[in-house]
Amino acid sequence: MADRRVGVLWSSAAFAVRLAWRADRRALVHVVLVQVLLAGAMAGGLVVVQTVFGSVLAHGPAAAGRSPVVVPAVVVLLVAGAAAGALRLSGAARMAVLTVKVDRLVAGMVLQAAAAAELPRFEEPDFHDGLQRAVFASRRQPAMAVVLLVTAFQAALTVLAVGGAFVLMAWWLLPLVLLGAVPGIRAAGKERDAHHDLHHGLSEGRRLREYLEQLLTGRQEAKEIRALDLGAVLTGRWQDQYAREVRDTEALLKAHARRRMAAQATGGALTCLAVGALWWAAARHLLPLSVAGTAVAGVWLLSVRLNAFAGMLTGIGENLLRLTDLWSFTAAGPVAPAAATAPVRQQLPSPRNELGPLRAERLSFTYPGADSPAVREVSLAVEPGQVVALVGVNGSGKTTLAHLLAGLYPPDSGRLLHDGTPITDLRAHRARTAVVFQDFTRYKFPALDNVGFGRPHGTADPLRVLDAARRAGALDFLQRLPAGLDTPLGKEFTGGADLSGGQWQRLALARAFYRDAPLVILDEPTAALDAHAEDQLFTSLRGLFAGRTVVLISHRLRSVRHADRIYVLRAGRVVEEGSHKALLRADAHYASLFRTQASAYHDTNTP
Ligand SMILES: Nc1ncnc2c1ncn2[C@@H]1O[C@H](COP(=O)(O)OP(=O)(O)OP(=O)(O)O)[C@@H](O)[C@H]1O
Repeated sequence: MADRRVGVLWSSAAFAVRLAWRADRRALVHVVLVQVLLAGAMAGGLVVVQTVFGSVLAHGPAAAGRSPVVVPAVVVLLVAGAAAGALRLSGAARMAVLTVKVDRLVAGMVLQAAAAAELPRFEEPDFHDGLQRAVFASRRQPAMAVVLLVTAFQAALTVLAVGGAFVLMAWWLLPLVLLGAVPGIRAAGKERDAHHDLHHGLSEGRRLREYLEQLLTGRQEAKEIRALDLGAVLTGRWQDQYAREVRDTEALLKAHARRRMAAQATGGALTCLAVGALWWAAARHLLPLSVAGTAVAGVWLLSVRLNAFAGMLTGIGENLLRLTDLWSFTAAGPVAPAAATAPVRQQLPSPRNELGPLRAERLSFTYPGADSPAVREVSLAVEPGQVVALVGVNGSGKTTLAHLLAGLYPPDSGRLLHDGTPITDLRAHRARTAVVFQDFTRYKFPALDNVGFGRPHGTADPLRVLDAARRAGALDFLQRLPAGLDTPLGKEFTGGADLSGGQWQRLALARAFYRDAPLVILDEPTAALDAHAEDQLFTSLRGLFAGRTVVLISHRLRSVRHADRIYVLRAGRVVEEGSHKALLRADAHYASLFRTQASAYHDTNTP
């Protein structure tokens, strides 16, 4: 376990270096060079100090000025000190720039990976835990891992430099001083692992807390939370969740503070032992006084650095392990994730006659984590230009089937065929499909974007946007907006406006018209429309989507009666299919549903 962790740490360290390299290779080289030069200067400084010491002791303090080495050595030390100061400043400045660039790179990688993830992954709690941890890692200054690595590098160079100087003076000092750092390093390793385990254990709870924060601060949710007076209850849950996180963190920190203190005491005792040994050796003339004095300075320098390094180790380890979360989520490691997330830039096909027959053969699908399939062995066929309807009671599997037909989920078994050829590239299939979802998204961007997102890989064409809006019945209210198509559709933004539920739905329809795809899937596209608008849409559906294949889901059976073929679903299976008239004649499930609705409307004109 510990070995695996160490292996992971090394891979993460390599990942951190590659991130820094990708973010700004010149800055990275600059920072590393500065550290090497500073370490060299430190080693040189120790040797010069020892020479000065030796000379002063040889000539006596009063005659030190006449020594041939003292004055040049002091000048060298002063110049080197000034140069080191300048170097340190320039290194810090480049490091700051590098930090910002690494942070941006990492945040972008997480967003790209999230945007590229296929829909079924969003059904998995593990995916959300991974995403939460990756976002957490990207917000906690991932560049800190790079900063800390540079610090570690600096400490390693110091060890090398001072160690090299020790070899010239008293080699046995090096293992003694290094030994002094061991307890601190071990304690830091334990703390790092415990932090990481805690962080993983808290993932789901943190997601819950973030969800509560979103509920308590969202504009959309504000009205219902006030109407139900839910504020205090939700805030209470948030407090409880946060208290749990704080309690666990506090327990861990207390345990490790004790461990750290013990480690520091042991390390301090070993350093004292090293200094005592020097004293003893100098007193017995086993070591020249100049060497012993310089070695004390070296021991002090080295133990301060090593102690600081051990103190940072927890941070370094935590940061590196956080990078592992990031790495495993982006699954791209050091490789540019751009390729994985590159949009399907292929042109959307022109709708007319571009879609051959679409056939589903015994499609089955079970949601991840669900006990039973939402769609079971469904077969259907849609000819080009046809309107096909899916009907059934709540939970019968209509939306899931529509998602399978749209290529949003791969079926667990069965096949989807286009023009007789099995569809294997779901992204390409999605490119020829327009879907209006039951719970479509209300983008808080200008209306131009809300419609233009139908074809996102290009600049939205205002004339075509207006045409799509006209066909969706959205033109009037869009033109009345304060800044027309450029009005942000969110009151949170300056000059923003909001729309009614029905107006938003028309905008979602306009987006589908603008997409101009040969396969159109409409899942309850009129749920928010008034009865008149709904009737108008269904009556003109064929004309509006002329030349396109339409799959329509609606609970209002009056609206689907003109469909070429109606599939009736029950518990994920197709239990009936046929035209409206044929299904009424069959006098089974569909006829019963239809009669129930018709009697509610007292519509005596219904066939
Ligand atoms: N994301 C999901 N994860 C697990 N089960 C799901 C998920 N979405 C839907 N289901 C389940 O799959 C079944 C079919 O749901 P689906 O949304 O396809 O039905 P529907 O016919 O469209 O319902 P409605 O008419 O209410 O929109 C239901 O039992 C539902 O509980």
